[in-house]
Amino acid sequence: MSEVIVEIDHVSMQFNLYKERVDSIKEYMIKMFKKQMNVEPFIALQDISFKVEKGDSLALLGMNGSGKSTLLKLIAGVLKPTTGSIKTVGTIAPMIELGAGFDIDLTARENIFLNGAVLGYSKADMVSHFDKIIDFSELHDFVDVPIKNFSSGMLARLGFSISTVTQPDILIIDEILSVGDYKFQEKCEIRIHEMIQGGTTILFVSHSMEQVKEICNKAVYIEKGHVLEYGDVHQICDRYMV
Ligand SMILES: Nc1ncnc2c1ncn2[C@@H]1O[C@H](COP(=O)(O)OP(=O)(O)OP(=O)(O)O)[C@@H](O)[C@H]1O
Repeated sequence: MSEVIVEIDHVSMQFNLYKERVDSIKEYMIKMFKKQMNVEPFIALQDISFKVEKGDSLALLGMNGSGKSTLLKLIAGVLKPTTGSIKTVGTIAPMIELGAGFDIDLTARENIFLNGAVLGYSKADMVSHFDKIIDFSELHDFVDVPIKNFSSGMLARLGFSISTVTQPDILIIDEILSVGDYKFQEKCEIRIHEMIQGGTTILFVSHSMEQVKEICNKAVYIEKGHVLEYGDVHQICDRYMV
């Protein structure tokens, strides 16, 4: 029996785009109070419904600005949908934005504990996982360096290593791998396959169709905030690439 782990039910997301230029918070507050802010609603996602089954590895495909990251943020609970509902089962490790959950003024060591807490792990958990995280990230020489001095690839290494040191029920990866070098990307792909074997459900965004086909079995094709198709990854990739 298949088990639904993510259920997206008639979800829409509207952002308010402020067209007014304001130069200070004071000016913003005054304009808001006087209702002088020129707000234009923008619908980023409209009436999205689909289900993800446990153990599936789902790619979200679509052109820039189609709504992939917004949908992942809704699933991760970072954003709330304007209408509709989202149900998820179990723990979620979201890698949505490079450096999210980190404090750039803190060192890699300090950020491991900070990010661990954000993901819901205790300090004792993180102490026991610490060496494994550093080994996987290969950042041994940079453990006590503030991460504001890290390259984007180093941040991705740290984020991926923390998020995958345990086995979350749902792992969300939004474009993070693309900034890693090819050796680290290969290592991540092996780790992702191990997690899939272990029962983790993957939600994956990448503009590399090679990587998508390597990692995912299903795909959802999003265009301008609408779901065009959902199904087998190879079929959807072929339609997307036309
Ligand atoms: N906080 C926000 N406020 C206003 N508009 C937003 C906000 N976040 C996203 N948008 C808009 O929603 C639309 C979808 O953005 P989103 O980042 O989800 O696209 P994407 O498919 O992930 O794009 P890309 O492939 O370029 O990463 C875009 O037009 C974007 O400008």
